[in-house]
Formats: sequence, structure tokens, C-alpha cells
Amino acid sequence: MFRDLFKYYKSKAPPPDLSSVLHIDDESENIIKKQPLPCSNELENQLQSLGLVPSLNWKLYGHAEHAGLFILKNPFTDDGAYSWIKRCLSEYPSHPNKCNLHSHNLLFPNENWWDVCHKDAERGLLLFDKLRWVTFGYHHDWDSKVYSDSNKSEFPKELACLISCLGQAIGGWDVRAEAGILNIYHMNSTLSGHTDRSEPNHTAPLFSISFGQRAIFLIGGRKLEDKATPIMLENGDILIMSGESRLCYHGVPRIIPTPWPKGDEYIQFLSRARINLNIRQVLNVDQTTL
Ligand SMILES: O=C(O)CCC(=O)C(=O)O
Ligand SMILES: [Fe+2]
Repeated sequence: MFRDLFKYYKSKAPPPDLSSVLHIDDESENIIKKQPLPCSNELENQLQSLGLVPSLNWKLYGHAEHAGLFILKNPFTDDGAYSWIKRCLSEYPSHPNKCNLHSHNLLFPNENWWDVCHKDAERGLLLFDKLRWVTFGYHHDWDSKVYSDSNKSEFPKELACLISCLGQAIGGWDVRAEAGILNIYHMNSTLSGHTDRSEPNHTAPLFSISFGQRAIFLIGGRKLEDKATPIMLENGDILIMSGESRLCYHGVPRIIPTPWPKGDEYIQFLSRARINLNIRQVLNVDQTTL
């Protein structure tokens, strides 16, 4: 059951036994190997320019007990992953996007979190570990959970393009990225079990891209009583909740310390953090506003 497993994997004392956590590219009877759809040369070129390896080399999986769930194991080139990490840390946490530090008046509206942290030693000390979320496109309202046409900014173009291309190549879907959350996890962060239902469109798949430290991602069914599966999500992995799994319970009970290479300040940030880009289509196909 979702709640019990979440508690089990979250526990500090005693720490959980991780041997049942699914490593999706190991052999297991429930894991289904999938193929991306044939891509046109144009789509293949676009994917390449967005930092991905050719789709022929993708490792794409489904799960027998979670219909509609896809996991694409890190399809990024090293340079491609680096560009996305850099965008997440130095571009996305600034105007017109919103973040927890702007909404708590710890940053002025025109201030960029990464720049402040690297140019102002005193404030950097205070703010470096305090970024938790950034929203863009239709801004997620953490209290009301309701999107509004009056609380919306431009969705980053290259990220919308990445989601559209992935949608075409994986499921033949025509996905419009309209709302995004960048979640930032530190080593003791968790994300409680929930379903994502704020979007009027409950059929367009939800995309989740992770970088940095590994996480246990717990996915259940539509009811909390349904069977849940703990899956290890690693640097670069892309998880897609389509079809039946779109409205299923999920959460992150634990971040798992991960061997990490040395590198510049972007890479170093991820030696003790995980970032997750969570992208949704909000509107139904025939809608242009809410
Ligand atoms: O961090 C993750 O893997 C999941 C995030 C998520 O479920 C959400 O933002 O709604
Ligand atoms: Fe979610």
C-alpha cells in the first residue's frame, strides 16, 4: 500500500532496505522493454540539437503493473545534460518565472537566484540551500492548486520543444508544455504522495526529468490502497505518466546519496541535490484559455 511503503522508505531510523527498489534497466519480470516510434530525420535532428543521443540508442521501459508508465533511462549526451542543468540553475529561477524565494521576499523580483548566490557572499550563504521550487508557464498555485490565465508567464521555448519531441518519439502524442515546476531536493527532502489533478486536461501525459542525486520514486495506483512500486530514478532519467498512470498516486520518499563526479559549480551543486523538471499540458486540445 502506498502510505506504508512511503513511510518505510522515508524512515531515518531504521533506514530502509533498498534491495526491493526497482532498477528499471535490470532484468525483472514486470519490466517491459519498449521501442520509441520511428522518428523522421527532422525529429531526430531536433532531438540531437536538444542534447539527446539518437533514438535508436534509447533505453525505454514500461511496467506490467503500471499501465501507461514509461521510463526513458538517461537519453542525454554529457554536454546535453550539462546544458539542461545550467538552464535549470542559472536561467529558470528568475523573472518572469516564480520561485519560493521571490514569493517569500528573500529575492527582489528582478533578482536571479544563481547570480545573487555567486556575486553576494553574504546573501549567497543564506540563499544557496533555500531554493525549493520554480514555476513557469501556468504557475502552480501551491495553496489553491488552481491555475489561472492571470497567473501565467511564457513557458521556456527550448523546454517546450524538448517535451513536444519526446512526446512524438515515445507515444506519438502531440503534447503542449504549458505548466512547469522545477523541484529542488536536498539530501533530506521528500515529496509526499499526491496525484496531479489541477490540469483540466487529464489525458495529456505528464513528463518528469531528473538530474543529480538519485531518488526513490514511489508510484501506486488511482487509490491509496493499490499496490505501489519503488523505482530508482537516476541522473538524466525521464519518467512519463500517460494513460492509466496519469492520475496515479506518486511521491519521493527519499533521496539516495550517489557517487558524483567533480566539476564546475553547476555539477558541484548536484553533488548534494536533485532537481526535477515536472511538465504538464494544462488545456484541453480545443481550449486556448482556461
Ligand atoms: O520529483 C519527482 O520525481 C516528482 C515531482 C512531482 O511529482 C511533482 O512535481 O508533481
Ligand atoms: Fe506529481
